Amino acid sequence: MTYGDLRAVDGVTFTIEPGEFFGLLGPNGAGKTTTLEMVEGLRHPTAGTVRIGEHEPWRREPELQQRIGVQLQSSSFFERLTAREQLDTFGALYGVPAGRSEEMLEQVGLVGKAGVRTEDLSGGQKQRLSIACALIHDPEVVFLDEPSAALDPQARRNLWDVLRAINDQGRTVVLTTHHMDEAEALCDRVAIMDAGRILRLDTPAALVRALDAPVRISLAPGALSIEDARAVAGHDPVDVDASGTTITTREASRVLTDLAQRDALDGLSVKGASLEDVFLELTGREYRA
Ligand SMILES: Nc1ncnc2c1ncn2[C@@H]1O[C@H](COP(=O)(O)OP(=O)(O)OP(=O)(O)O)[C@@H](O)[C@H]1O
Repeated sequence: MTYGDLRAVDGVTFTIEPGEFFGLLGPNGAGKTTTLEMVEGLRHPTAGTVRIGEHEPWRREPELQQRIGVQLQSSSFFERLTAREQLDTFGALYGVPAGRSEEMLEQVGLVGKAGVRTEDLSGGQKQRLSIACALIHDPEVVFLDEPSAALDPQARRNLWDVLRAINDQGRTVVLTTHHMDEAEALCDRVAIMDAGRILRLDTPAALVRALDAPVRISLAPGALSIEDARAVAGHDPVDVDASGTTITTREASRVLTDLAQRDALDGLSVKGASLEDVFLELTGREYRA
């Protein structure tokens, strides 16, 4: 997909299985939204093809529109309507049976806000309402572009439960996110994009394993003398500061056994690499324009 001279999405190929929870990750400007919009049928690719089942989404055939749900940006709600009225209005567009709005309010935890105008909902409540609107016609495939952007930690966890429930109902969920913990917690597979290309596509666990990163074994301050820590660590780096002693190693079982023999497991924590480490390794740490 090109915008003028810019190849925003360049030679991207992937397949999403029915029922899968799939994540598109990448730094700002990687091409996630453009990819999603092509898949949703909102943009016509300048080259290449997109298919959902038998359909080419850019044709916007009514039959496909009934089967896919696209989360709206909260700014695209109808003005001055309550949460329930928004759902009723979207429902009417799709010809869904009455009563469906109540079901959706229940599913996203907004029953208590049914009569509140959307402009008076909090950011998290608006996000959940926009997801409810995307689900009003019971679609098989749901597309969500950064659904947890600007949510506080509680609202984010709350949203995760909603998204898990949607996927558990057998729906395919495709989302973009900047939160690696979110992708790790929710997604069956993720594609990591940068500069319009897919750099890796796999399960979060496989991506983390492939990084082959050392683990960080930390102990409470005073649990081990610095001499003992160096003896245990051997050639591995040891870091001592006010929060305790950390040994960074690829031989976790040897180090842990040695620590146990020295009765030095106070305040032990063992931290492996995460999807965030994979992401930073692949896309670099510098800010992008
Ligand atoms: N309508 C447009 N016209 C011209 N260029 C665009 C347009 N939309 C996006 N771009 C450019 O295409 C590239 C990819 O943008 P896109 O929005 O797909 O990235 P993204 O991965 O979703 O980014 P973010 O994480 O910031 O939302 C960027 O360089 C962007 O500036």
